[in-house]
Amino acid sequence: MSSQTAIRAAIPAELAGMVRSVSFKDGVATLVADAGALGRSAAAQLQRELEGAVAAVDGVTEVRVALMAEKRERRIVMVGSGKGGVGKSTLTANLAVALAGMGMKVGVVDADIYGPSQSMLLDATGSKLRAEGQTLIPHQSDFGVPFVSMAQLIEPGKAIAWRGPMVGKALAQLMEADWGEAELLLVDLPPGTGDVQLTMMQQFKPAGAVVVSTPQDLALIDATRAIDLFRQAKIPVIGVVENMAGYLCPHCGEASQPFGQGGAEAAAHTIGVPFLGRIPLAMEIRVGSDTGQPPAANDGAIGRPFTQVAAQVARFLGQG
Ligand SMILES: Nc1ncnc2c1ncn2[C@@H]1O[C@H](COP(=O)(O)OP(=O)(O)OP(=O)(O)O)[C@@H](O)[C@H]1O
Repeated sequence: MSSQTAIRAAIPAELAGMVRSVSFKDGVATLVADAGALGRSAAAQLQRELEGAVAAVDGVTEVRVALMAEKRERRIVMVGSGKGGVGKSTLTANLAVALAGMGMKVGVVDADIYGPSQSMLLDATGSKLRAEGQTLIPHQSDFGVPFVSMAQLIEPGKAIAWRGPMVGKALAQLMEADWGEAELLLVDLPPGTGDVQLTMMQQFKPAGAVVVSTPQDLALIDATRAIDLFRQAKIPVIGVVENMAGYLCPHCGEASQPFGQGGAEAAAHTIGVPFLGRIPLAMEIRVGSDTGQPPAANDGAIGRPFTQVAAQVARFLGQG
C-alpha cells in the first residue's frame, strides 16, 4: 500500500467526507479539510482527530492539517429602544424563536450591559453558560435558539462604570462566540444611545434595526432619538414595534389602554419608518417571559403578534 493510500485508510470514516485532499512527501502528510460548516471548537476537534489518526501511519513523521473555512455570511439585526423596560428583551427572544420556527438559524446576543435577561427569557433550566478559552460557547436553548449574554462577562451591578473600550471588548467576545451555523444574530441592545450602540454600528455593520416602544409619548420621544442615531449611521431601520398596546382584562374582558394607543404607529408614519405591528400587554407574555417559555414557541394566539413581526423581519432580510 502506498503511504498516501495508507493515510487515507487511517482517516476515520465519519471524517473522510470532510477531507478534500491528501498528499505525502518526505515523511510529511498534508491534509486539506473543509471546516466551513463547523464552529470554532468543532473545527479544532476535527484538526486534532485528523492529526492523531494520521500520525499513527507508518512512515509519517509530521502531519499538517489545513482547514478551509469559507467565510459564512452572517447578518446582524439589532433590537433597540429609547427607554428601558418597554419590552425589548422580550421582543428579541420571541422574534428569535419565531424566526427559528420559520427555518432560519438564529442566535441571540444579549448585549444589555445594564440588565442582561436572555438567560431568564430563553432558558428555563438556568444552566451555566460556558467558554472555551476566550471563546464563548453559546448556550443551546430548548427553542433552537443559541444565545450568549453580557451576564457571562460582568458581575451584576458593575456595568454602570463601563466605558467605551471595555464595552467594545465585551461586545466583540459575544459577537465572536462559536456561532457555528447561525446565519442571523439578533442583538438585544441596552436602552438608549450609548457605547454599545456606537460600537455595534462602528464595528459590526448591522443589516438593520428594530425599535420597540410603548405607545406612551415619553417612550416615543426616546425611540425617535434611537431611530435618529441609526439613521445617522446609515443603519436601515426595519421598523417600529408597539409593545404593551392595550390590555384585555382576563376577568371582565374589557379592553383598556394603560399606555395609550396607536402612538408608535403614528410616530413611525411621521418619522417615515415602517410600522411592524402591535404586541398586547398580556399576563401570559409576562409569565411566559419570567419562566423561560417565550410565547412565540407556541401556536397560541398570544404568540401570533410576535410571529407576524418576525415575518416582516424575515421579508426585510429577503428570507420571507
Ligand atoms: N407585551 C407584554 N405583556 C406583558 N408583559 C410584558 C410585555 N412585554 C414585556 N413585558 C414585561 O415587562 C418587563 C420588561 O420587559 P423587558 O425586560 O423585555 O423590557 P426591556 O425593554 O428589555 O427592559 P430593559 O430596559 O431592562 O432592557 C418584563 O417583566 C416583561 O416580562
